[in-house]
Amino acid sequence: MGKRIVVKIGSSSLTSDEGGLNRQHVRFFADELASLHADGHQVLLVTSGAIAAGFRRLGYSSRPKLVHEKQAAAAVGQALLMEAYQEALNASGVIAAQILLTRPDFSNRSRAQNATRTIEELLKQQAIPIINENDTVAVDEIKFGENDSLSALVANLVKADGLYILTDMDGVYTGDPRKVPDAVRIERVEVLSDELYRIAGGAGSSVGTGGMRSKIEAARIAMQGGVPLFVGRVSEPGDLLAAVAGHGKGTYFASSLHSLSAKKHWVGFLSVPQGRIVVDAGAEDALLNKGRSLLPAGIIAAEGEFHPGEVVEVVNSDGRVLGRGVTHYTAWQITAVAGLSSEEAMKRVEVSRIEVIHRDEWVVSTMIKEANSHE
Ligand SMILES: Nc1ncnc2c1ncn2[C@@H]1O[C@H](COP(=O)(O)OP(=O)(O)O)[C@@H](O)[C@H]1O
Ligand SMILES: N[C@@H](CCC(=O)OP(=O)(O)O)C(=O)O
Repeated sequence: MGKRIVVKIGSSSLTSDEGGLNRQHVRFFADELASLHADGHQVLLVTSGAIAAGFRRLGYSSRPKLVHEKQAAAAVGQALLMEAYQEALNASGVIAAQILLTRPDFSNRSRAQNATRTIEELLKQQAIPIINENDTVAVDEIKFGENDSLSALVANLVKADGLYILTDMDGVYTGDPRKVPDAVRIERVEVLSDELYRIAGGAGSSVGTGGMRSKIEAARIAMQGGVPLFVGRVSEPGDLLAAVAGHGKGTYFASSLHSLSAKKHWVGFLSVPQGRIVVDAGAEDALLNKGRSLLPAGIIAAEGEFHPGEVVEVVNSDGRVLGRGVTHYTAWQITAVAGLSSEEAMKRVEVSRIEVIHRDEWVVSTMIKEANSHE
């Protein structure tokens, strides 16, 4: 049975010693992707390399350091990068499609849905979506900086069966092999430990940006989303097929057994809360210990302006954040019904459902903190 596979190729795998795009490497990876495709898998590629492909053409003598210079180089290089992939994939009769994304495209539900629809159609038509960060609009705080977490978000978005992060190292080692000569490869990771974050260092090459640290961060996102991943090297023909078959040169990460539904994943990790709901001790217990939905009776107050479908934080009367969820009420509707029985509340406001926050759209803060504690 064909699988849905997201492959991420980093700058370090695509650049020549001088820092420019190595077209021979692009051809090699394109052949590897085409053979996965020919084997009946649905393939998506997240690729870096735009800056590498463009900086020289724009007149810089070395890879630029400043953000606006990198953005300009990427604007030139993205077209060259796509051209290189298209030419290489054409040889195998595979169509390549360009998709440029930034983080808000994942946190905004309608944009995420549009991206998903486009990708689904491309896969149906047997094309390979080739994805990169939209470097022109991504600035500091919204910039991925590296494509590792982008690839994990993509893998979650399309509910991939596996994410394959290809780099210049054949897996995660017990220390950066460039600095720790006796480091050994970790074959399999079931749970992300603090130890793993400690041993994963920054980029080893001058062109890579995230290093192993950002790959561990990507692992966190993918594992939470229920997607298993592989971090390793593909350097010989057939290596990618071998990696997908489970015997690649790299480290395999299991997906979390307690992965969240797509909706809860969005609520917990991608959404931006628009306001707060203050609840009493009874509601706190119902939400944290009993797996219940939030009803008007347990609400003390609403803070901020928000609308149905938006995400809000829920706090207790001491201000402690309990979690976040999708509200079905506006802030003023909550103010109107706070503390009332559901029956009474229904008489006063017109809402699509009785629950202010449904338990299927609620994530407790310990879950979010646990996952974000390494940021
Ligand atoms: N524990 C580790 N195991 C393996 N590689 C590590 C580790 N810590 C840091 N690294 C470095 O991470 C680099 C890969 O990351 P990076 O250069 O950002 O690649 P890419 O461009 O493929 O994303 C490796 O070349 C290596 O030097
Ligand atoms: N999006 C940019 C930079 C991305 C980048 O360097 O990422 P990575 O190779 O994953 O560390 C590019 O295409 O050059």
